[in-house]
Amino acid sequence: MTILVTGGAGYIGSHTVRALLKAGYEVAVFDNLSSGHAAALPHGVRLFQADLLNPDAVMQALAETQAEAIIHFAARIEVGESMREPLGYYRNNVLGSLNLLQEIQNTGRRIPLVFSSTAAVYGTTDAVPIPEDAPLRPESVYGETKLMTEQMIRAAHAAHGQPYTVLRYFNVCGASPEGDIGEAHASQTHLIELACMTALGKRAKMMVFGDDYPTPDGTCLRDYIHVQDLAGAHVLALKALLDGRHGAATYNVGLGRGFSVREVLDMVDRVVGTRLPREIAERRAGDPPRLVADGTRIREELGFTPQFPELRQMVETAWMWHRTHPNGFEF
Ligand SMILES: NC(=O)c1ccc[n+]([C@@H]2O[C@H](COP(=O)([O-])OP(=O)(O)OC[C@H]3O[C@@H](n4cnc5c(N)ncnc54)[C@H](O)[C@@H]3O)[C@@H](O)[C@H]2O)c1
Ligand SMILES: O=c1ccn([C@@H]2O[C@H](COP(=O)(O)OP(=O)(O)O[C@H]3O[C@H](CO)[C@@H](O)[C@H](O)[C@H]3O)[C@@H](O)[C@H]2O)c(=O)[nH]1
Repeated sequence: MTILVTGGAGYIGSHTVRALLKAGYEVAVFDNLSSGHAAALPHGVRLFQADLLNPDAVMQALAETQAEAIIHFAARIEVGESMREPLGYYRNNVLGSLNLLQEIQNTGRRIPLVFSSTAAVYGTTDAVPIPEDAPLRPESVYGETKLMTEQMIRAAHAAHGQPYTVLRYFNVCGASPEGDIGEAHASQTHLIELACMTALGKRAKMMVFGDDYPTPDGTCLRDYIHVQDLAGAHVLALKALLDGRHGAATYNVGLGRGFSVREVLDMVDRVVGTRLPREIAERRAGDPPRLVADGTRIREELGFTPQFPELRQMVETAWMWHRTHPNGFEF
């Protein structure tokens, strides 16, 4: 049984490809390598190096693999960039997803779809923790493209019975415990990745974006989830879809507790064994004070149980990856 993974050469996609292989699925990847890395894929995994904006290429990949299900990660993912280049984000993320949905429909087969959404669809919310039915008010173009894609998927479900699971991830971090794949984004914006770069001497210091938030230590709280656990959540969602259970489901994927920026940086200090220089800076535009998932639904319906729930495990695996691959996949 072949699972087609769009964006499978990216950070979360490549960890999920491994989890799928381990669970006994065959995997093919569809990725234009705009931010992914062929080197992140295990040997033997077929790579369609192509763009979702090319419907013929999507059609061909579906025909050649006869995919039984699709996991759709491919997207541009940077909030700040999405505000500067909105049309590029709508084109890539919304049009790319539309092409995928259209080509699925054109096969005449019901191909279940797991879609990567994000906590960014909620925007600033007073809900703590955030349940899936909280109001959806994205504050960035990136978040809007994810919400629009969710809406297209739900409409395809309503009209043609398209089976789907939407997973809304919170803050993804960490790396493969084997130490050979991890986050390698060209423009780094994520807190733990940046802290590791600082520990490697590639950056002078860490900036803490705001210490006057209404949180216990004044810095923002986020719900961090290990990428390996997130990959496992995709396998659970896929199994449920293929078994015909939960064919129209939306889940938060987070652990339900928040760590502050200070707590994360303190943990990085402990793991790398040195105190990283840090400076309090202005708040970063668009950062909500607190984003914590209500993860009850995925726990109860899919039996999701994290294997790497400790912040220390997340930081240790990230540090092992960055320390051994200071230039990511470019050796
Ligand atoms: N990293 C996070 O913290 C986070 C949080 C919430 C949601 N997400 C979502 O998870 C998914 C994966 O994120 P990631 O961190 O692995 O990002 P990534 O950039 O590492 O992976 C995205 C992959 O998609 C590919 N891609 C992009 N546009 C494409 C197109 N038009 N055609 C074919 N391939 C294309 C890229 O080459 C890359 O391999 C994204 O949809 C993202 O929005 C990520
Ligand atoms: O150098 C830095 C980098 C980040 N932060 C702070 O650290 C927290 C986490 O930031 P970051 O790692 O950039 O993640 P988020 O901005 O929370 O966004 C991530 O998590 C969201 C879900 O919660 C997803 O929607 C996004 O796609 C994903 O990038 C935020 O409060 C930032 O202000 C700093 O203080 N200094």
